[in-house]
Amino acid sequence: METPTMKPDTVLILDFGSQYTHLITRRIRSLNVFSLVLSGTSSLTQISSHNPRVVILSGGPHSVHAPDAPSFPDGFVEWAAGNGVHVLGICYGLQLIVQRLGGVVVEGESKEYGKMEIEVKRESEVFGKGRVGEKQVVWMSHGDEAVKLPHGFEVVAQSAQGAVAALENRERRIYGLQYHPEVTHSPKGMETLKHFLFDVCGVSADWKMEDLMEEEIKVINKTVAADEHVICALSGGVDSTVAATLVHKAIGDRLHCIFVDNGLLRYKEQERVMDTFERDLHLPVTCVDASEQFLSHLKGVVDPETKRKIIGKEFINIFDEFAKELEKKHGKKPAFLVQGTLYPDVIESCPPPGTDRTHSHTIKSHHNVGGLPKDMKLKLIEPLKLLFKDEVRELGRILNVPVGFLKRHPFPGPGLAVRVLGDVTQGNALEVLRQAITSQDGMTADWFNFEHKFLDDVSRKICNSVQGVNRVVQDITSKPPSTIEWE
Ligand SMILES: Nc1ncnc2c1ncn2[C@@H]1O[C@H](COP(=O)(O)OP(=O)(O)OP(=O)(O)O)[C@@H](O)[C@H]1O
Repeated sequence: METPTMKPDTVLILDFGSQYTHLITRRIRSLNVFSLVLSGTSSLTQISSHNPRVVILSGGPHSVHAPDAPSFPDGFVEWAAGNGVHVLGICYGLQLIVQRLGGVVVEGESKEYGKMEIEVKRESEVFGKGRVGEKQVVWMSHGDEAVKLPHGFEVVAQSAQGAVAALENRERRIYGLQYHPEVTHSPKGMETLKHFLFDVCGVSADWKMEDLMEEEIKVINKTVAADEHVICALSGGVDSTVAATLVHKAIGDRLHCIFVDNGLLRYKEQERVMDTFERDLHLPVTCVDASEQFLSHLKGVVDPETKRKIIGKEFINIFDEFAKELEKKHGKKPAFLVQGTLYPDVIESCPPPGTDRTHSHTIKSHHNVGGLPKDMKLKLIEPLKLLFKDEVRELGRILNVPVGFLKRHPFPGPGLAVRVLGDVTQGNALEVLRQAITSQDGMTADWFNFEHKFLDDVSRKICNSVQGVNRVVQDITSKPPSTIEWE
């Protein structure tokens, strides 16, 4: 008999555009509590559909007085009260609560920005018993300030400048912090968040990766009918590998993976990843050696963007061919495509109100190298779309993906093509590069950790042992693509 899965307690974050919103989510998940981000202007139906125990209203760059200031929907406070949901406003979230419930927020005389000292002024739920008089340093970042609280609310902490730093209305289960408890510059912030979630709201720390995995497997089994087939393009990277392993656990060999050797892979890459796919993970993988095809199209091409486009197009041709072969073999077109979309991609596609990015409501398609042809009409399976990268690694560990593999450094699709300046087919550039950059763990990316002695040794070793290399350069730019590609 199937055991019913209990939904974990959910903490919903309504995002009003703070740069720290995702940090709150991650901090809460690190306490084994499931947490999700929704746009701050989501409808009440969207909010209530998640059945949250707690709703946190995030900070944001706006003033509540701005004409287009984003806010929670009408009826939200009544819905929360009627359903026993606790509400916590952080920074802008606190000001929204004050303004919407009949208090007064004004532009502060002096802005509070950076580290501030606050003092607990009375017995409160949000800080816990016996804390009156306690001082703590917190991180603030606001211009407006609450000067008159709505009926039934109390100031429970004040900043050194006398501004409201925390408030609550126990009866209505509504709380507010004018500072950011989620950042490390508020040293007692996590303690306050923990106390709030567990002691005040009674949330259970019952979110486990194993549960999420079982839940995903059920969803995949429900989505993919017993006679349907699924394809997945494996890059040898963490995301597609973990996604494929999970789908394989759900539907077995109705999953068909393809790994393309485009002639631009690292030293012994093909052997290494195929070994992991087949020997360790038992994934059904077709390895297509298309190196000649790719390299012939790249001959004479020097512009990196053109290289990327050519590579993307070739990938698509090969995936298309693979799907046709599968149709011939199984008498049915594959209906689904597995993609390793992660939560940051999902969030990025639905930016908060008031930012200069627009809502797209669609997830970025960069995960399938240039996008698959529209006429393939594949439906997407994105089993990692609620996870952050470190959580994907944890899921990978549970699925027995070798740890060394999970720690690999990202190596995007265009591969060595954008690590060789100019025409990649000239001379033996690819071979020289393969010999020169191979690193066993592929993890040594923190340039500032390298000591001069180490750099000196590496440079000597490469120049002395790899014929064709006469200069070793380290790029210290910390912004992609410099962190990972040369051009
Ligand atoms: N050599 C390859 N063979 C087959 N598919 C590939 C190959 N390289 C990339 N892909 C596909 O394109 C997707 C995007 O490639 P990219 O290198 O940007 O990966 P990513 O987003 O970092 O994810 P991953 O961790 O899976 O590599 C991969 O997830 C994979 O589905």
